[in-house]
Amino acid sequence: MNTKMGRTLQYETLKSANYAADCPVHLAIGMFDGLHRGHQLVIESAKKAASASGGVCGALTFWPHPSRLFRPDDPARMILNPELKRLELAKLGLDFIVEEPFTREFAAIEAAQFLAHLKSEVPSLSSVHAGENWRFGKGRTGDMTELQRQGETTGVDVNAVPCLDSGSERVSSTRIRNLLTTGNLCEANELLGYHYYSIGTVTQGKRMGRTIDAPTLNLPFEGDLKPAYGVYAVSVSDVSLGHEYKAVANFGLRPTVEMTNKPLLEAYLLEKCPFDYGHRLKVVWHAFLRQEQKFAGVDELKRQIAKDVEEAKAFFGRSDLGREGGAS
Ligand SMILES: Cc1cc2nc3c(=O)[nH]c(=O)nc-3n(C[C@H](O)[C@H](O)[C@H](O)COP(=O)(O)O)c2cc1C
Ligand SMILES: Nc1ncnc2c1ncn2[C@@H]1O[C@H](COP(=O)(O)OP(=O)(O)O)[C@@H](O)[C@H]1O
Repeated sequence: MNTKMGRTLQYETLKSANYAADCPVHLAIGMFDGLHRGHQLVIESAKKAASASGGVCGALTFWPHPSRLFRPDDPARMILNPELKRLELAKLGLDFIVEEPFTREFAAIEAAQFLAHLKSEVPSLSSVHAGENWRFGKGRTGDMTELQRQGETTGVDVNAVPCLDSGSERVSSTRIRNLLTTGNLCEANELLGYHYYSIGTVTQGKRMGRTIDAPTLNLPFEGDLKPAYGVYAVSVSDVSLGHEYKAVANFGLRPTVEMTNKPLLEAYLLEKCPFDYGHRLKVVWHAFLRQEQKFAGVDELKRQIAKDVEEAKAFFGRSDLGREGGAS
């Protein structure tokens, strides 16, 4: 089965990527969690190869993350859930995306057989592209030097894309996860190459926000990796419409008024709010302002929220978003 996002086709398995038998296929391969600037270079490499040869380019990515299989008690938390990863991949102008199920069977493919396996699934495979440190095959024993050796015998061009560094450290999904969970949002955004964002549907809360002059759009958090609990300058838009509204949001468990077990993202718009319960919204996270706190009472919380609002306004005043008069 395949579906379409813009011009990008989506396949559930590599085998079902049914391009014409004689059409050269160029594949970027990886987990691509976060689709950060390093990942974007790998995708670029596949796109360039495709435009040079007249073939098609696709991304072969996997779900779930291998750690779900091998370390179920402590899996890596994903920056992008499958919905967001699909959205980000589709923006990169690929012809197709494959979200191959990462099963025990797939994990058991011997490293020495890896490229032959891909070629048997896609006979017109012309080139593969992955980061120079990418590892594959049973026990992750295969590396890019090994893949290049296999490329010589299978007639597939293998491109090891040099890892991207930032501040003398490699750009990686793990590094970005750590930055997000420690409140270093600006650096995370820099490494991602776009602003971290989340999507959620507005639900009803305790209807207390309006009584403390800060009505909020309550958005249960749908992500896997949880950024640091705290207050953020964000912008909010309808998922399918463009205009972004500047806002200040709290992400956390609301210890002052209740202690929820699931984190909530609550956004107070700094301008007139056109949204209501049931709206599906995109929230772009721009800056971390402070950690979430347990206040002695609602009055103290209310005073702090007023300061947060001022700080968010000051942030937007300094940022490009403020100068453009919008957040798009
Ligand atoms: C800018 C902002 C900052 C907030 N900071 C905190 C906080 O530090 N601690 C906390 O317990 N709740 C915090 N909250 C959440 C409030 O407790 C919550 O929005 C309020 O109780 C209204 O809840 P309701 O939407 O269920 O009516 C914050 C909310 C906003 C909008
Ligand atoms: N500036 C604003 N920012 C966010 N929501 C607003 C704003 N002005 C009005 N609203 C509306 O108020 C509602 C939230 O009010 P609130 O008292 O916090 O109730 P709840 O606890 O159900 O979220 C939002 O769903 C939204 O429709």
